[in-house]
Amino acid sequence: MKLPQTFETRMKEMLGEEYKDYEKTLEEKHYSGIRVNTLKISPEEFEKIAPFSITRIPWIKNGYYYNQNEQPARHPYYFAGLYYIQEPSAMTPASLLPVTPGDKVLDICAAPGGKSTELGAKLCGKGVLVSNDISNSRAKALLKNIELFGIRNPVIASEAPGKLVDYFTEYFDKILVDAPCSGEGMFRKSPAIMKNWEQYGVEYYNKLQKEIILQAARMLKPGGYLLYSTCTFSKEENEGTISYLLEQYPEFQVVDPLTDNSVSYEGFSHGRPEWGNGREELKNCIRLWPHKIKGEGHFIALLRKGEPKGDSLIAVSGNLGKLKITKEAEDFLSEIPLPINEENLLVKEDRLYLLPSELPELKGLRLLRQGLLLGEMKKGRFEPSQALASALYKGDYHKVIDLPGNSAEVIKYLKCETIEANSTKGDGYHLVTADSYSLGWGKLAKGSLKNKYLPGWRWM
Ligand SMILES: C[S@@+](CC[C@H](N)C(=O)[O-])C[C@H]1O[C@@H](n2cnc3c(N)ncnc32)[C@H](O)[C@@H]1O
Repeated sequence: MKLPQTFETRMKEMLGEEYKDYEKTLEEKHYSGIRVNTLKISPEEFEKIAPFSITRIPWIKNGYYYNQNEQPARHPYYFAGLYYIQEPSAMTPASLLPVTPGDKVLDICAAPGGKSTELGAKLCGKGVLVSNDISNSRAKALLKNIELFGIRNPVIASEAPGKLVDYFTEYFDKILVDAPCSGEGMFRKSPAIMKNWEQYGVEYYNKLQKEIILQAARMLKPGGYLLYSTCTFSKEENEGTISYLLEQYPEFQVVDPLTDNSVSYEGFSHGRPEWGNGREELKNCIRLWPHKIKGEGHFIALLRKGEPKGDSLIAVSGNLGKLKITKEAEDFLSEIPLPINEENLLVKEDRLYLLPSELPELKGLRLLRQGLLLGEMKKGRFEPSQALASALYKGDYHKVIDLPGNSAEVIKYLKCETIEANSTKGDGYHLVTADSYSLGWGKLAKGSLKNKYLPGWRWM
């Protein structure tokens, strides 16, 4: 592979003797992975039903390599949100941010959702996940992935981080900054990135990273954790950005993510203090080099913000307005095992949302989604949403039409075709599942199931 000359020279300087090992990897195949959605299935269960052969990624509890001849995006389990297709090293940042159920979490550069989906899974529906991306088109892909994963407590925004600060100052317990970067770690997987590298270079991204990380720092509660990651090697974008944050906000400290998460992996390398401002704590950063692990290049730094100096004030959403919920919606939702009560319901233009609790007022932000879209109330009727179907896990709903995962019928359903079906529960809305994992809705009438699968998500 022909590398840009200045990149090659710098890598030789950084890696010394090891450069030849790195260079060899450029001629090898990259690795492909899937990450299991623990909201819907445990890794152990998935191993039993995996429709193609998989092997464990040693440092990711729910991550697996798959053979590149396989097509994991063309299986009903993918449509049931049982896994996310993700490059193995890219699974590391979300796995090392110590998120626990109930946290308020921000993923500030989130699209298309590779890390947000894992952060949402770690929250188990408790707390709030704000997933943001400045690019509106990319945020649409993010919305789809969050909904397909069945995440019940999301807010999806498309804003400049500076604007978010006005709403969320010292609000979050955990923040992920998966920063835009020059992508040097991905040259093997996507050689086209080299053109972008030559056009923009390290400086362009480093300036952006410094802006974003400072804004993220302002939104973190004292005592909270911020994880910064890139898929590049340059010193400036990695130890350099972290040094800059430490100089601007001395209350931050780089901590060892491996101790905090009780995971370790021999292929991980330490950060290099001399590549930043020399502070010893930069050793706690992690570098993933493709010649040391079966994955692409990455950098990770976990930081803790200094202890609280008193309780921070949180503006809680005020009056949601008088809710006008139709009887049909009420009846439908009474059978759904979600913590639905009037305080966390929002009605907007006939659409009904379930809000995460303790959200501040978000008026004025560009939001793609505020909470879980439950459905639409149309002329007194209630149409449950695709997102609600995805957010119902195995056994959550009793009116089900279950199709075998390997049947022609399930593909017909995913192609939005009408199928024939029967139910002991009478006519009306049924959740269509593949081997018990939810796919979407269908409306049963006289043995025929009117397809309510979201057309934009259909099998092509
Ligand atoms: C490395 S990608 C994120 C990948 C994502 N975390 C995932 O795992 O799927 C960086 C993202 O940052 C977004 N971005 C670029 N500039 C930004 C900014 N100033 N604020 C927020 N996001 C930004 C890009 O649109 C891009 O989606």
